[in-house]
Amino acid sequence: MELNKVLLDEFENKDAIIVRNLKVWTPEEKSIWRKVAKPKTVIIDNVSACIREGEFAAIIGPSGAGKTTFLVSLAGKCTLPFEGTVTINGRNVRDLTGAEIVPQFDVFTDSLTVMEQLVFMTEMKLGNSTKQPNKSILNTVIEEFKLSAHVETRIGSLSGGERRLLSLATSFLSNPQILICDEPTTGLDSYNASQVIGILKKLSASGKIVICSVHQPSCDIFKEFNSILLMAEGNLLFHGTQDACKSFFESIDLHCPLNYNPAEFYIRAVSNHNGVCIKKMLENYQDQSLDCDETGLEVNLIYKKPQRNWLKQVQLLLWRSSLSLKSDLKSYVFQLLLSVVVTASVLGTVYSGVTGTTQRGIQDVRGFLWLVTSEVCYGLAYSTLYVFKYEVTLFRREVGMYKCSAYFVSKFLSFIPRCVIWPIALVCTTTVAIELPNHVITTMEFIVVLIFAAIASMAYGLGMSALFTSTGNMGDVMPCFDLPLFLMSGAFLTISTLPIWLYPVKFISHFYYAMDTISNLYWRQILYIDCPVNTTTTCTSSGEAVLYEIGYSNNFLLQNSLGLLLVTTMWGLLGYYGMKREEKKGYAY
Ligand SMILES: Nc1ncnc2c1ncn2[C@@H]1O[C@H](COP(=O)(O)OP(=O)(O)OP(=O)(O)O)[C@@H](O)[C@H]1O
Repeated sequence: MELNKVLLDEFENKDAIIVRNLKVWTPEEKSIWRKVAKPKTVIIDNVSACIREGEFAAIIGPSGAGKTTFLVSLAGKCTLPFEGTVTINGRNVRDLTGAEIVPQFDVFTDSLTVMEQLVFMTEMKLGNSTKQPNKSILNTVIEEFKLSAHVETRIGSLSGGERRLLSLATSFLSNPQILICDEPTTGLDSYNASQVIGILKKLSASGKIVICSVHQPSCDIFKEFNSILLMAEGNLLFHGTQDACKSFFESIDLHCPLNYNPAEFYIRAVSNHNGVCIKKMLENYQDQSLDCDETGLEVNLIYKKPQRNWLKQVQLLLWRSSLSLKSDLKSYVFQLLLSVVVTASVLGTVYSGVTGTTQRGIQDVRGFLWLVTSEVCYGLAYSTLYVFKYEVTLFRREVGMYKCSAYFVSKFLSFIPRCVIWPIALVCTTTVAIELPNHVITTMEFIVVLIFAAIASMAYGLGMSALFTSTGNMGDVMPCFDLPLFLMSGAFLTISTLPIWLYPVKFISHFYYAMDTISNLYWRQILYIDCPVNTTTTCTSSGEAVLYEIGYSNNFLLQNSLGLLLVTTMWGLLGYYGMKREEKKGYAY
């Protein structure tokens, strides 16, 4: 089945992407460390062009010519300051879904299979993937992009060429009228490169505008393009057919030698700051955007498609997270078993037979409770710490596809199973060794408390991960935050002696709330503690006295439930703010 017959072709008329006086620059950088601000640098300098339907355009030019910046501007995804306009049939490209970009570097969730990736994208971009015509589009894209043999292959195991095809297929699902590819053949062998170019050429022949930047294209690849845009130093020096380009160079006395790669010849001619050549070309450049009449064109455009509803977004993102978790399940189970066995063996050996009914046992039980609590809190916080660092590029590539809040909530929910499994496994195995009053009930109470503490710790880890994603130093920052927070647990400090100015730290410490609850649950059941006769030191005679000495609260259930809720919400909101900040930075290319 032909791709263009199945896809909803809403662009039957001759379309054009028109660039008028486009200027892009880097912002002036001011800093308190620098006396003189770093000046702005112009990357694209007043470029105008008109690229029409059916053009299979190659953007060539030396490194740093501004090709990538030009491409992302064409797709309406440039995050740098700019002037000028990029329009499709008179409408700003930023308001449309008409142009899709395939960046130079592919970013996927590598543990997904090709099919899972395409189903996820179909669901997000088009809607229910099991319903017609979405199912047809999905199947046709798989067929046209030659992915049928790899549908069950994990993305991480695909070859470079197959990854490129998957990238193109993913972008093509929404049926863009304009497909913009940044160096689609870089890093591919000649077979894969010509396969990718062949598919792109076919799309262009079916009425799409296909624009690719190409880095050192071979003669065979270069001759496939029917239109060339030559760039250097942020300027567009030429736009036209292969023959016109040859004639143009000959008109300024530059003749491409026989059997020489023309692309290489053109790039060399304008490289190395060849000011004379660039100047001559700029003088002769004809601004075709002036002839590109958009008023006669029928406006038949796709405005930004509405996103799937929020709950559906959460569900789909959760599904994607669960798929990658499923593929790592074996290593996760192994890790869990190892941690449980090691922790339970160590704690079981050290605390075997410990009871809080003796003076010596008081310190031991306090130590045991602290270790179990900290294992859960640290385990969860650090397991979520790098989540966003690994996913931030993917997240920024998908900006606009779903809400930031849906993404954050789905990440939060995807960790809930760990917050349940880890406390159950740890508490059930470690408490076997020590003597607990009402053993089964107390164990279950500990589990419930530690599940909530684990959720708060996970929120803390996610918050840190999101807040320090861009600096990448969350691993250095977190221990600095950990120190005051775990000091509030009461394991190392008598909380009742805490100066008042440290109270705010106590009230945002999940360690405190967890230890306060778990200690209350244990010590309130210890009604009598042995006091040795003839002792000269003061003797703690009951569990209540232990709680009093440390400074734990009386109204512990209400206070600590609300406290853990507060801490979870606070870190959750901070994490959401961190990801929102990343979202505002815009598309990552
Ligand atoms: N976000 C940015 N901040 C600062 N400078 C930038 C930014 N993006 C691009 N530049 C600079 O703009 C110039 C053009 O970059 P661009 O990536 O568009 O060139 P290119 O022609 O695609 O290069 P290449 O062929 O090497 O990929 C480069 O000098 C680059 O350092």
